[in-house]
Amino acid sequence: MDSIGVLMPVPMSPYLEQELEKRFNLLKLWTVPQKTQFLKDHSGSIRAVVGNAGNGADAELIETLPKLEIVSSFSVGIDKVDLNKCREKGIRVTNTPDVLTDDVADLAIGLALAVLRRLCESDRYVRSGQWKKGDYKLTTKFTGKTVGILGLGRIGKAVAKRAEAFSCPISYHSRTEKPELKYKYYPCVVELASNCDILVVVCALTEETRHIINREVIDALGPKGVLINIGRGPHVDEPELVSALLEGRLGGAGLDVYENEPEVPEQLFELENVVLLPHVGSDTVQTDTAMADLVIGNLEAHFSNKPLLTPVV
Ligand SMILES: O=CC(=O)O
Repeated sequence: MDSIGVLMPVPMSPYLEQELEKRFNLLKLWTVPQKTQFLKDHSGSIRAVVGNAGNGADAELIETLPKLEIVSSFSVGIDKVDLNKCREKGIRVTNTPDVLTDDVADLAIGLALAVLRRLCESDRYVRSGQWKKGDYKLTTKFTGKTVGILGLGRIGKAVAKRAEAFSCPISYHSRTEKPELKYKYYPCVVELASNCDILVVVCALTEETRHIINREVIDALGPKGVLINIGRGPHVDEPELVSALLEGRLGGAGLDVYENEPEVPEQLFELENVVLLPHVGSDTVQTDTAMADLVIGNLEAHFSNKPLLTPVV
């Protein structure tokens, strides 16, 4: 398979790069200065693109690559891949579900604990020597808080399971009710937000879910409510979130994702009720390896005419 051109637009996992290089002709787009010319020069050999959560394959890239057969994404979310264009051109698409579920769900709980118990702020309190001048203030209990989950797919269910271990009543909103689950379903996001203490956003980003967290939802969550976003930045109307936090209309936020990554609204930097992570939901050594193996497994299956391991298209 070493003559097959595999295009990687941005750096991701060193292990993935190394394993792809063993098997394919890996073309690292970020290392070349003249990208457009490079793509033209290699358009006859590039048969696969390996994208990720930030850089997938948009219509323009797909049109540039006439021999493209498969986009194997090093991510579970495939909102950066033009799925319609892929369908139209018969290009297969794969992602990395399941292997990252635990890490992302763990992080959602970590963020909720970090916001309510002020873990980052109290860490700073110790490091800056302030403890010597007096004890840190009281924080807010997590156990027993009502957790609302927006999107009860694989990761949403894993968040629910973990939150249940903290005796948290669980409610959710998703496209359809899942009557087999014992959690309370709300057909409308505003209603879910009005009836929970912590709202966890974990649905896929689509045209329907873009800015699903708007001013009305934020106000429904209210000054004691906490928003946790481990989905995608564009799920949230970010300027509305920032003003709600600045004005005290929202109790706190734990964010792993933002509208224009890696840009993060600087007004949030001063707020102690906000915990900011750099989109690291699945970034553990173990999951990085498992995701990379899945990307490679999908490519090998495709180029050996075997069924794809995790097909999306
Ligand atoms: O954001 C990460 C992913 O989609 O895997």
